[in-house]
Amino acid sequence: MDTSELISYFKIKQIIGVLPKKISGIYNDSREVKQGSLFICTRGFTVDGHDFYQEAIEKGASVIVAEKQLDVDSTQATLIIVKDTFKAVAHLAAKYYNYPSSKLSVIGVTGTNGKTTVTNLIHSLLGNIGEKSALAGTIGLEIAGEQIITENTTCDVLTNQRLLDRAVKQNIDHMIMEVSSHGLSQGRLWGIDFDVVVFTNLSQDHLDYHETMEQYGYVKGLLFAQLGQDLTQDKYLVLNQDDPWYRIYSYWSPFEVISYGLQEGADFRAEKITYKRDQTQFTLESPEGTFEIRMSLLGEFNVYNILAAMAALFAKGTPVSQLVDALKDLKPINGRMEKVEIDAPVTMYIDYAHTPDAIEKSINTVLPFKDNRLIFLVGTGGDRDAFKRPFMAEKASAADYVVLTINDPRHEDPTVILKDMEKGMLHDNYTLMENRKEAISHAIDLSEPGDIIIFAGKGQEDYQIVGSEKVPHSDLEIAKEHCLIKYNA
Ligand SMILES: CC(=O)N[C@H]1[C@@H](OP(=O)(O)OP(=O)(O)OC[C@H]2O[C@@H](n3ccc(=O)[nH]c3=O)[C@H](O)[C@@H]2O)O[C@H](CO)[C@@H](O)[C@@H]1O[C@H](C)C(=O)N[C@@H](C)C(=O)N[C@H](CCC(=O)O)C(=O)O
Ligand SMILES: Nc1ncnc2c1ncn2[C@@H]1O[C@H](COP(=O)(O)OP(=O)(O)OP(=O)(O)O)[C@@H](O)[C@H]1O
Repeated sequence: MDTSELISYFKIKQIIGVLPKKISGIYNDSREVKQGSLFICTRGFTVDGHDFYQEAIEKGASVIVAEKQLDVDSTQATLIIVKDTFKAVAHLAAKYYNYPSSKLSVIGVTGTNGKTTVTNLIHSLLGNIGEKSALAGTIGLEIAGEQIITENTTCDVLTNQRLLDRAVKQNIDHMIMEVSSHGLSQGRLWGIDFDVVVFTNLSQDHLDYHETMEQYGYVKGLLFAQLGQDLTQDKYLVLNQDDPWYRIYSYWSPFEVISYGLQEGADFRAEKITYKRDQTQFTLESPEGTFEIRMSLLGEFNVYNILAAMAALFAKGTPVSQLVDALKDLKPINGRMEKVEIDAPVTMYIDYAHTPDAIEKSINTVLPFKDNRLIFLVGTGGDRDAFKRPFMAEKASAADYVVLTINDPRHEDPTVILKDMEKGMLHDNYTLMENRKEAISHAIDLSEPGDIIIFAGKGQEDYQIVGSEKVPHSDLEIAKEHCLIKYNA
């Protein structure tokens, strides 16, 4: 595409220098810039891309897009000044990659808890019915079998367009995206033409960033508004009918709502649920009739997640009977109520619960089959969202014994994190332990045959963030190793 056509959208612009006819790529990160490319300076929250234009020129950028006059030698690079680079990057990226999201189906999943699980379930179900999908979320990216680690749950606006383009070029049918509230509030999803958007639930989280639950809820709603108003298109909202935000979100978009939940009236509804140690059964009432479901995922929250995934694919046109068949080979999602497979007299689970609601759901999962005690280990992270710490501990108090520890200390004093959590404890049935490895061993040492132990907060992650460093750490490996010592299992 001609560079002049690429920038034709911007009404308010000044061009200093001669515009090259072509560019080799678009970048907003100076560290990635290639010879003959366009570098756009975007303002961040803590960093301003305008500080990196020299580095971009040194690496060969031939066009710099900025919001202000910069000291650019016009024989080296052409400077384009636009009104708002934050918005400009969305337009440039979508146009440069030729609007890839309109060439495949895009399913976006948002909500406080369950995004990773639902996106992975959709991805697995699609695989089981022979359709190709790519996945973007907390666990990273998966495109055509290739795994790529990413820093954020929801990538930045330019990376998203690049990924969509890559998926289109690989003939992938669907892109399944986790949509975080940070991503929505920072415009990382701009320019994406979603076909189906899914809402899991909303509960307390990220109030260091959004300040109030109302603001958090409204930011989540941006995803539903992003479906647009073009009624010639088939688009759907898949909403959890049992969540208080259901009614509000259903009016954020003119498109049809497909609801799911456990209450009367939901289009996808689970009833007669039986919870076991390693499987869950329920009766599914769906728009295409009643089906008996048996799945290896545990807990009521996963019943919601499976309903959400099925409703999303039903919205895309897959018959429910085909989805029910596809469920048979479904594997549990790593680190989400994942049973530790070890031959010991205790039952252990690793769970990524790191919000008050998720902790409550995690504990509730095992209550139906708990014969002895539940020991619950839980941590919170440093440097962020201190508000939720006492509420997490309060929910954890429902266990018979609690070990409070740290997920990722980052730069914060661990004793402060533990003290914040301790404020929420309702009973004196707990120990505070800074070192997560020792805390896991301690929880196992406290156990007796017949007990259940849940290690919550880190899920499948294989590191802890200490300061700015990622230090190797795996709850699963530590639990297995220590169980061997305690039970010779
Ligand atoms: C507070 C926050 O959300 N910060 C996000 C924000 O960073 P930022 O504004 O500080 O600055 P920046 O984007 O790094 O830098 C600004 C510009 O300078 C450029 N730059 C920067 C450095 C350099 O050497 N050269 C250069 O050109 C950058 O490429 C960028 O264009 O924009 C970045 C790009 O999108 C994000 O990676 C970054 O997320 C940080 C790492 C983060 O931790 N965010 C968390 C809070 C977050 O977003 N979490 C949600 C999931 C939450 C959940 O559900 O659990 C997520 O989606 O990951
Ligand atoms: N539908 C749900 N309702 C409530 N809690 C849930 C639900 N699904 C999962 N959880 C809990 O939340 C934890 C994290 O699940 P998951 O990773 O799927 O959520 P997420 O929204 O992707 O989280 P994050 O954005 O922080 O990565 C699980 O381990 C479980 O404890």
